[in-house]
Amino acid sequence: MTERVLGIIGGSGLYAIDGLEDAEWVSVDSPWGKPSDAVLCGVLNGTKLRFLPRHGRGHVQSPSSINYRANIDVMKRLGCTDILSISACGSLKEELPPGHFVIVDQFIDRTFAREKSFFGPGCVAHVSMAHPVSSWLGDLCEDGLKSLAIPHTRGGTYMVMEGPQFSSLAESELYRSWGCSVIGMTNMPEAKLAREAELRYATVAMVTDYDCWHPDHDHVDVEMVIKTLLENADHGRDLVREVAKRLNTWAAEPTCGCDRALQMALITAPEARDPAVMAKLDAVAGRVLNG
Ligand SMILES: CSC[C@H]1O[C@H](OP(=O)(O)O)[C@H](O)[C@@H]1O
Ligand SMILES: Nc1ncnc2[nH]cnc12
Repeated sequence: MTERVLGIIGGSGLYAIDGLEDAEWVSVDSPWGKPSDAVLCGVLNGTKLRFLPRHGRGHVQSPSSINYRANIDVMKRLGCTDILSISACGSLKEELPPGHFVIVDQFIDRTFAREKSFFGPGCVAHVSMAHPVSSWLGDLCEDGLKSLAIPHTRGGTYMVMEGPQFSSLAESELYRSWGCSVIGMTNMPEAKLAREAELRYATVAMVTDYDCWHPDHDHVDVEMVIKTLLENADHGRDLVREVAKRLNTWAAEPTCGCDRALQMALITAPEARDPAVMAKLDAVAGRVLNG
């Protein structure tokens, strides 16, 4: 078996991971621009781990200014095979209270001001997003959360809004009527880009608030989010340790196929591909372009 390397993209309130052996912050260049920060590299529970704070240390990037392409590109360059996103989110369901974790299995992408693909003029590709997360990586998260006795739900739709403002009441009610479970601002296009880069991706969304639809909580503010998030950050870090423990020892092999997502996706004829674009794709699509 090839060694699996765990990438963690930490959201609001999660800006570092402790307890890594040989820990070092590594700055990585990307042809897609500047990533959010350097990446904390080390070993945790026998697994190589790379941790990237999505908003940068000190929380300097807003959901719309994050360079999602550079973030995924550098994680791929650092050898990641699997990406676990740990994110703050609002709840759209009564039964998902603050403190609850949701292993997301679907997204609705309502973002509109972001670069969403590594591909485009000069090299066009269309990957499937029917099943946007790796069920295999989700299994590891579920087992880890069970072992930690953290209240959680397997499955749920994460509504991705552009932000940075929180939703209006009408929007919140609309997303509830669509059956969405949680709402956040960041996991798209991240999940799409991870798929294009042939990385397994899973989201564990940590509920921090009831958004604004709930009769007892008529608005959400950052103070409320951060307070709950800090209370739960230890749980997030505990989960990372449990997933790291399992990544290279889990009995079942992945069957999600995420690591071959580009196999049937490239449509531009080889002779029509732009060499400059191909060069930028060296990390994310090297397997299919050079292989
Ligand atoms: C600080 S509240 C809003 C902010 O928190 C979430 O970020 P992340 O997914 O990186 O944890 C949410 O998506 C918003 O960006
Ligand atoms: N209610 C909410 N809406 C969007 N993003 C969030 N992140 C945390 N809570 C949120």
